[in-house]
Formats: sequence, C-alpha cells, structure tokens
Amino acid sequence: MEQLKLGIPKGSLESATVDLFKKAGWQISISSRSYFPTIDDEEIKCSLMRPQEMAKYVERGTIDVGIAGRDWVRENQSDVIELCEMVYSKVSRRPARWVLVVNGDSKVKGPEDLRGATVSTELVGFTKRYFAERNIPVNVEFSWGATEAKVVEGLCDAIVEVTETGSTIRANGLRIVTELMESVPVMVVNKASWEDPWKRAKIQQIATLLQSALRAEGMVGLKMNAPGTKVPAITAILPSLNNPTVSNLYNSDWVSIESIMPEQEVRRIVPELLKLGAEGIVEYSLNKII
Ligand SMILES: Nc1ncnc2c1ncn2[C@@H]1O[C@H](COP(=O)(O)OP(=O)(O)OP(=O)(O)O)[C@@H](O)[C@H]1O
Ligand SMILES: O=P(O)(O)OC[C@H]1O[C@H](OP(=O)(O)OP(=O)(O)O)[C@H](O)[C@@H]1O
Ligand SMILES: [Mg+2]
Repeated sequence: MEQLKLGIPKGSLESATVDLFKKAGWQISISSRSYFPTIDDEEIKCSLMRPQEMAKYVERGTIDVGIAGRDWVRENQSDVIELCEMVYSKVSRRPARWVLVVNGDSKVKGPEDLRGATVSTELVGFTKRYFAERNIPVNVEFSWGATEAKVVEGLCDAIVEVTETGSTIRANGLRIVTELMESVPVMVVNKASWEDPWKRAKIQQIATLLQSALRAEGMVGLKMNAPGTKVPAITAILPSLNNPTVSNLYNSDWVSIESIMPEQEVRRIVPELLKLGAEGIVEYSLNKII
C-alpha cells in the first residue's frame, strides 16, 4: 500500500498542529519519547521533526510533505514547493513576527543605528541578508535560544527574535525597533512527490481539510424563520460567505433564511433581525468550511 511521509513540527507548533489535524479529521497521538506519532490513517506515516530542518528533509525526499514555519523554510532556502499557508501560531491564530529588539532604554531608532553592533539571533542567514541588503555592517551572532536574556545582560546590542503575544519582550523590558518578517506555518512538498498522482491527491486532501478547519474557526451558522415580505430587508443586513440561502416553509408564506458569518457579528445582528420580524433564530457551530 502506498504511504505518504508527513513531517509534524516538533516544538512550539507541535500541539497546535496536532489540534488542527484533529479538527480536520485525523487523530494524531504523540507518545512521550517516540519521534513517530501514530495517526488513524494507514495511508500516512508521521515523523516529528524540528521545523528548522523540515524543508531540508522535504527537499531530499526523506519525507514527502511537512509543516514548518515559513521563517525556517526561508532561512534554509530549500528547493521545495510551498503549497499553502495556514495562519496559526503557538497560542493564537495570528502570524508570528520576527522583530529587531533592543533594551527599553536604548537610543536605537532604526536598523541603521546598529552599524558595527552585535546582533544575536537564531535566524542567522535571514538576519545577515536583511542588514546586508541595507548596507549596514553588523556582526550577527548565532544564539541557541533564550535570546531575549542576551540583550538584557549586555551580551549583544540587539536581537532578532520571534514574537507572538509580545509577553516575553514586555517581561524583559525590551523594545521593538522594527518588524523584519511575518511567519505562518506553511505546507512544503517535495517536487518529485508532487509529480506522483497518488501522493499529490493525498497531499491535496490533507491541505484542503486543514485549510477548511482553520476557515471554520470563529465562524457560525445562523438560521431563522421570517415573513416572506421581509426577505429583502433581512438579506440586505445579513453577513454571508456568498449570499444567504432562502427556502420556503411548507404551506406558509414564511421562509427560512440561513447564512454563515463570523461569530462576533451575531450579537450585533440579532437585535436587528428581531426588529425585522425574524423568529426562531438558531446559531450553530461549524467544523469545516470547504
Ligand atoms: N511563541 C511563538 N508563537 C508563534 N510561533 C512561534 C513561537 N515560537 C516559535 N514559533 C514558530 O515555531 C517555529 C519553531 O520555532 P523555534 O525555532 O523557536 O523552535 P521551537 O519549536 O520554539 O523550539 P525551541 O523550544 O527550541 O525554541 C518557527 O516557525 C516559529 O516561527
Ligand atoms: O511573544 P511571545 O508570545 O512571548 O512569544 C515569544 C517567545 O516564544 C518563543 O519562545 P519559545 O516558547 O519557543 O521558548 P524557547 O525559549 O524555548 O524558544 C520565542 O523564542 C520567544 O521567546
Ligand atoms: Mg522557540
């Protein structure tokens, strides 16, 4: 039987990725010391890999497809297909940002003020390219982690670090000078695997379902009954993906109206719907929007 080799990012994105697969319809279980998670789909074989190395293994064909932050895919400059992006992070649904950071009391206003300075980061290649493109000579030093502490301790003049909520930067009394790049998880595919019809179909199945699970987040369905005469007024104010669905109620001049919308719109729209004569309003949650 054919099998698709799939790389799951170990570390910051690990549990968010497993949660997303669950919403998409696959149960992945990771036992504590094994690097080969089990998945309830015999057509897939999972491996846990560091996102820093994911694109390299995809390029070589060790795995067919992997999920890793775009930051590390760029850093590696690997020859892979970046099939799609998926906007999720460690704790939120916002992109992670790589930022240039200095001490709160530093006088640095922009990257140009860092001529001759030492910049510490895990993302060495990208950071070197960033300063070189701007003709700013800096000494970029590789950091194994806990990078924020280095600028606090005076081991460097600035750092380039990833931030999501900003709480690490705040907790260390640091200041963002500028943003260098936004990063979201991307699905990267081996070029030969993409030419294999079976693998391509399987990869597309996974990508579609992951995307549709993400798309459904924060969205709800709203359904109501209303007098037929009110359809123009109600549909005019009702948010929807395309257009609301309107269907006839049996033996009645009332209709049923149904629409998909962001959950936060509901509290605004319900009083207006009631004013327009809607009744029996039902809100329901969605698993996927395909
Ligand atoms: N706090 C965060 N919020 C959102 N994304 C993050 C966060 N930290 C890391 N990432 C993303 O996760 C991926 C891996 O990050 P990173 O290189 O920091 O490794 P890690 O998984 O956090 O492991 P480690 O604990 O060694 O730092 C990157 O693509 C990065 O953009
Ligand atoms: O803006 P925030 O939400 O505070 O996130 C930023 C922090 O998250 C990452 O650390 P991680 O959790 O990967 O721990 P690490 O020190 O092991 O890298 C990153 O290296 C920052 O330190
Ligand atoms: Mg980290």
